[in-house]
Amino acid sequence: MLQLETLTRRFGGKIAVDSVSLSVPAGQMVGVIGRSGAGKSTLLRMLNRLTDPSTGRILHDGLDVTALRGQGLRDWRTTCGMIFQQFNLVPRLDVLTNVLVGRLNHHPGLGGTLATLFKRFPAAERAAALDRLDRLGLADQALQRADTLSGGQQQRVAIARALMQQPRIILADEPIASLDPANARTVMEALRDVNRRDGITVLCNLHHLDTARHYCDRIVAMQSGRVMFDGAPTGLTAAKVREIYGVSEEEFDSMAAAEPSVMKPAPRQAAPGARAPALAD
Ligand SMILES: Nc1ncnc2c1ncn2[C@@H]1O[C@H](COP(=O)(O)OP(=O)(O)OP(=O)(O)O)[C@@H](O)[C@H]1O
Repeated sequence: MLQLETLTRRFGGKIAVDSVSLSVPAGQMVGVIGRSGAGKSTLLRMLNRLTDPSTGRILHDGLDVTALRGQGLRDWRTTCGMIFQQFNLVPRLDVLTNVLVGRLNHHPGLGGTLATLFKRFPAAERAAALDRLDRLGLADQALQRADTLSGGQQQRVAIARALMQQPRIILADEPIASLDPANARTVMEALRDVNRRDGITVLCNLHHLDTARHYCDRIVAMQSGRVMFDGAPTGLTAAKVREIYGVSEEEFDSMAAAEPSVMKPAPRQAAPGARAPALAD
């Protein structure tokens, strides 16, 4: 069980996340939605301590994650895999070595350059990495440079890398925001598969309600740092959507199509040519 207790993050005078309390049972797939600037990324980043909370606590099976330092914090980041919008692979390295990077935390003393990294991992781990790639439909691409893959393939490599950490939680921060609809679908299906088959808890920031409804057990909607809705997708009525977004779902989708900054104004996360796909159920 992952518990957030009155979690708050301020940036100067701005409250990005405002007193959020949530309990997430192990194995749940949670979609976090809300307009741009609602606090979704800050919330996820606090969970693996990329951003420290200003106040409040994070507990995982009784462990006070907020108090962790040093090795304890490194172990927590291994438990808690992160998937980013821009994949964060090493472009010039082959796919298999990128996946093995997920094991680095298990080998703190592993030396050498990135180019020689592959040979330094035990054969069993290389086999395990290939196995993860096979499962994600990427075994044939194992020896290709990562930057020769499509965005959806790269994101699946990032998922394979996260799986090598043997995480109990995966935090996916807008994993499909840079992908076309077909690639977005394969990535969401991969995330749902690791959730269902491996029992890994998944928290996923998403812009499209349809995607959250289709893939997630639970939706948490944020507005101005606060949780406005928390429940099953069926509870997200048209009235609730209007309350969260200030407009109807159709109006929000057409505004986003005409003016993507409705969804992504923050330059630190904007990707050139990025588009947020609408996934049909
Ligand atoms: N490092 C930072 N420094 C200052 N302000 C920040 C920082 N990170 C986030 N913020 C602010 O906190 C608020 C919440 O940002 P956050 O990125 O968490 O929202 P979001 O819902 O993920 O938005 P988006 O969908 O655009 O990614 C915004 O007003 C943002 O400008």
